[in-house]
Amino acid sequence: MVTVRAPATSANLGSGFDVFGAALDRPADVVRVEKADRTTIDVTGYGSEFIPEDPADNTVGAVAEALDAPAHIRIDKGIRPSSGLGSSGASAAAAAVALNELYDRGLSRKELVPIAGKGEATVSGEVHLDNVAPALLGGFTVATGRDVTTVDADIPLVACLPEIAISTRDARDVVPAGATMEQLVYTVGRAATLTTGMCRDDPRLVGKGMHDRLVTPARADLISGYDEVREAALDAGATGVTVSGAGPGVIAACYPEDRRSIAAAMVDGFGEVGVDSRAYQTKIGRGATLYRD
Ligand SMILES: Nc1ncnc2c1ncn2[C@@H]1O[C@H](COP(=O)(O)OP(=O)(O)O)[C@@H](O)[C@H]1O
Ligand SMILES: N[C@@H](CCOP(=O)(O)O)C(=O)O
Repeated sequence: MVTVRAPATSANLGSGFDVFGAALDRPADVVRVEKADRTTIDVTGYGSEFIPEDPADNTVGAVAEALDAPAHIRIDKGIRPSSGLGSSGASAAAAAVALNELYDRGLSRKELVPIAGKGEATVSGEVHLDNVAPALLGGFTVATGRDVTTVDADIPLVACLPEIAISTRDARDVVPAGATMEQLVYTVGRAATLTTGMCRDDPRLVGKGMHDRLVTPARADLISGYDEVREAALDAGATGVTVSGAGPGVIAACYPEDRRSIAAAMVDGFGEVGVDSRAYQTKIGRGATLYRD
């Protein structure tokens, strides 16, 4: 048996739609695999009641097929599905690492990115690598086509998850079909600022780079209390706030000493509109970790 822990991830980070992603040091999924004649899946843990065990409908099924690696796959969910923390991507990434090891396929982590991406596509309807790339490689990642660049950044974060479910597939339906030259220039400037901040471990630059006028406003409209939570986080010292992934999670960049107060402020912000939520005081972390049993 092979066991792999794969982290939650926060994709887009405002200015990097479908490109930027960051691995979080918590929460995480744990996947255990054993060789079998055909793939079967058992799901336990956070939100498991909403996750199909049919290999055709679970992200790990597509990964097992892509690696020609039938197995009994046990997924212990630490990341709530449809939360904007890359829950489906984490399972796909963990399964890719575990099955690659179990069947000795010898593929590198970067070679596993498009394979895990196939798993993601079964759920979101389109291939986007900005969850599976950081879940596999760790750190801050820039996924452009099949090429991925990583930065081992040390940036404190707070991820606040409201008790709202928004599927990535639905949230992709509200993405604008195009952009003006002004929006393009604004986005490129913020994306470059964020990337510079990641390279310098500078929460102020990262926060400045999280602004987005293209995709985030449409998704923020799906999140009851978003404006209140964003203002509360900024007032508590956050350097930047945006929608995590496709939402409804909200992610804030900050300095370490402000993390606790920002987490409390974000929960209170959702509370103002009658929405329960949970905040993770976290930071950019490492990628999937293999445990040989
Ligand atoms: N291993 C998995 N983990 C989580 N969700 C999964 C998995 N396999 C399939 N799914 C489906 O994907 C949905 C969540 O994916 P999505 O809406 O993209 O949000 P997220 O990627 O943030 O979890 C779940 O409702 C479930 O139906
Ligand atoms: N770029 C994707 C990222 C989805 O992230 P998730 O954590 O919500 O699965 C998108 O914005 O659709």
